[in-house]
Amino acid sequence: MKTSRLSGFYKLSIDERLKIVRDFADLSDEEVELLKTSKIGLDKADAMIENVIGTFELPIGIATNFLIDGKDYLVPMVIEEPSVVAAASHGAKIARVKGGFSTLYTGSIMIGQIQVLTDNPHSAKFEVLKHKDEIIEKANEIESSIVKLGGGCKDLTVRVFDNMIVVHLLIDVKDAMGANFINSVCERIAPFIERITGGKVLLRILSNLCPQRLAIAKAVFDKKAVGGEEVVEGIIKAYELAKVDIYRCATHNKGIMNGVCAVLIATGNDFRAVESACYAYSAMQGFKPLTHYEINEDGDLVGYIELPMSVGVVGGAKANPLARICLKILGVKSAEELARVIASVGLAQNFAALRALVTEGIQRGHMELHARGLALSVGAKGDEVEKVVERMLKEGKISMSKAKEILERLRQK
Ligand SMILES: CC(C)(COP(=O)([O-])OP(=O)([O-])OC[C@H]1O[C@@H](n2cnc3c(N)ncnc32)[C@H](O)[C@@H]1OP(=O)([O-])[O-])[C@@H](O)C(=O)NCCC(=O)NCCSC(=O)C[C@@](C)(O)CC(=O)[O-]
Ligand SMILES: NC(=O)C1=CN([C@@H]2O[C@H](COP(=O)(O)OP(=O)(O)OC[C@H]3O[C@@H](n4cnc5c(N)ncnc54)[C@H](OP(=O)(O)O)[C@@H]3O)[C@@H](O)[C@H]2O)C=CC1
Repeated sequence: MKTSRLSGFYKLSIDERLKIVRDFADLSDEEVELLKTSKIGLDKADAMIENVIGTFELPIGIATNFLIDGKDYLVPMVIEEPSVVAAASHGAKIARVKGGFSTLYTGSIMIGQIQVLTDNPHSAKFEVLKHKDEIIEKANEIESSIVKLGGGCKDLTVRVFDNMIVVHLLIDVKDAMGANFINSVCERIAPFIERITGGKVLLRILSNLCPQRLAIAKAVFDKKAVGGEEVVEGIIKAYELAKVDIYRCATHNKGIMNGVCAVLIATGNDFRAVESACYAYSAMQGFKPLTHYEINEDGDLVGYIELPMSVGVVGGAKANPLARICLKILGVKSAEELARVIASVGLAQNFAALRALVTEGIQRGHMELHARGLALSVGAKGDEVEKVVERMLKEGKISMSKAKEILERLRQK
């Protein structure tokens, strides 16, 4: 039975970790080699973006312990920030005590916006609504596997402004993120909309805000495993501050995005798109936290997260072979499953950060893991790195100047 509950995974060597991941995800020798070298190749890079001169590496870490809807996941995370992978694994470990994460998904509906400039917006709205079935039918004449799979334009709404209307096409994009498909549909249908409204179409583009494409996750964090009643109450108080204070809310939500963005990057997804959607979704409710906490009748902490999640498991960006390997490690079969996993990671991440904040503070766990990066950044090489880290921890000061001072002392010997 494959399990993601891997106690002490972080104490293993890279080769030992790779062996576990390889067995978990049935990786081939070539895939393991690619993970080790991270060489996606200049030819592939050159096909992905413009004016390529090289590739840029970031570490891939594996978050352990994730049990989501009864299935075990090892979660690849690509990120430059220390302690994020550790914190996600920690949050997932505590969630596991009461059965892990349970999730919901509201469907893969995105919005395509068509802006129509007109002096008679109410008449334009009337004409669009009158021709609704015809617009939807024409939109779905586009040649695409999305329509063949049962996706495509499902409905439309019209919003009226002073001297324009905006038509919203509600489009099911199935397993794609959807931007290219939606933009093609909007451009295709625009001339017909101009004809029936007598207006002038300007923008034809998706909206990154997708409140009909939500991934929702819930976890019960056992009171004892969290650290007792006082810690549970502390987390509730921390959450309450995020609800009433935009300065705290921004940081609270940033902590969630630590986990969300790391999985988006690992799986070749457009992280700017999801980030933009999440912040807009928070703003829609008056800039509120994206997670919510309550205490249940047993005194356990119950956490919820609700995120707009425009992710895909097909499409252009998956040309990156490392993204394909990460998707294989994750073992997700659809955009829906990926969205459910990402929401769970966001909740684990936020819970672990809040737990650290209301107990010992963020610096102990974070700075210990940050120490290695500091040693490297001041030029420590080989076994100097561990020596600098050890001394910093011993001397109780973890900073760049301390790392530099210790390195200089080491080299003078
Ligand atoms: C860092 C920990 C997990 C240590 O926490 P700890 O209590 O020392 O951990 P532990 O020794 O009890 O281990 C518990 C589990 O954590 C994991 N774990 C433990 N250590 C490691 C490690 N070295 N590498 C990988 N995984 C690790 C591992 O899964 C382990 O289980 P085990 O394997 O032992 O059964 C904890 O202090 C923590 O969760 N801190 C939060 C860190 C965090 O949130 N960092 C994000 C950066 S700060 C930020 O950007 C956002 C923020 C904080 O501002 C957001 C906000 O304000 O809301
Ligand atoms: N504002 C924004 O966020 C914008 C983002 N982008 C970029 O657009 C890209 C995402 O667009 P997207 O349309 O998803 O990408 P792609 O066009 O790369 O991929 C989607 C295509 O995959 C094919 N496909 C095969 N199987 C499936 C399936 N099961 N479900 C769905 N599609 C399937 C379909 O093409 P076919 O029918 O031909 O088989 C579909 O149109 C990202 O790279 C993003 O960065 C671009 C513009 C704006």
